[in-house]
Amino acid sequence: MSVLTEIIAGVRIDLDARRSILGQAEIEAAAAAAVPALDAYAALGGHTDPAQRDHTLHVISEVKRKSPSKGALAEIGRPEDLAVAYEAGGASVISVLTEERRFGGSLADFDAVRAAVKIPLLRKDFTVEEYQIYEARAHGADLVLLIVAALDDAQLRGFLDLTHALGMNALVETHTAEEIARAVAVGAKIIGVNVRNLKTLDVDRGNFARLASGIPSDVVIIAESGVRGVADVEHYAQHGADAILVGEALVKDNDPRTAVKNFGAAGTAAKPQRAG
Ligand SMILES: O=P(O)(O)OC[C@@H](O)[C@@H](O)c1c[nH]c2ccccc12
Repeated sequence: MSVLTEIIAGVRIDLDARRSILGQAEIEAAAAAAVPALDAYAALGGHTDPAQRDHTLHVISEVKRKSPSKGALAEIGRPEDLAVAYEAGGASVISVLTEERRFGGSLADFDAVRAAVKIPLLRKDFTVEEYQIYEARAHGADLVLLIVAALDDAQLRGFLDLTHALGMNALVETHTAEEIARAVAVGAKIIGVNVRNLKTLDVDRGNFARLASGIPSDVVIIAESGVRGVADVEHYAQHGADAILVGEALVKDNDPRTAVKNFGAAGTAAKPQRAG
């Protein structure tokens, strides 16, 4: 069984437990009652007219306690404090892992961050049922994660449509050219290229440059994983990233505010600027 399959098995068990407490009708009502979602596509520099795109390399900063590949990453006593530092450093979006078993995340972490910052939030989890999308919205999420490798085309399309119907955006995560084609075909507006293969956990940073060139220009392109420092940020920016998604390097830094600021500045300086 691949790592992804194992993770999803646990996610389904935990999801069923939450649903037995708060049923489908209740979660839909809670989603409808939530404060409207922020426009994460715009916050990441997206624009339907590519000529209007900004020249910034946006940073999505992640609250990540542990991972299947690295184990424990950092003691995050107060996720809200980390999030406030990210926001102060200029993060465009904050990602909060809510998967519990392998990443040590929770919806409680998400709620603490939501209460502390004003910028758009990504509820980072393994979405396999509509319930989780309503749940994300009910907790004030602006973005959800849809991992193409975990979904068939009908699910991908249905989940993306529901996400949009609830006023949110989806970060549609890919790892191969075929997955990018599937993401584009269903109308994804924010596509992430994860350089970590979720089936094997291998990281191949060169994969980003190879794949990003095939993504249409009205789509926001996110380079996910593997940022160790400024050189990796510059590499992704030079090869077409509009944003980077960074976890480990930020949670391990003693000064996450400055780290976000430095990554954003270095990436923006390295990003190819349009003529004129
Ligand atoms: O810690 P890193 O290497 O900076 O990676 C962050 C992020 O890309 C990674 O956490 C991630 C990418 N896709 C995911 C899907 C599920 C859980 C986690 C992830």
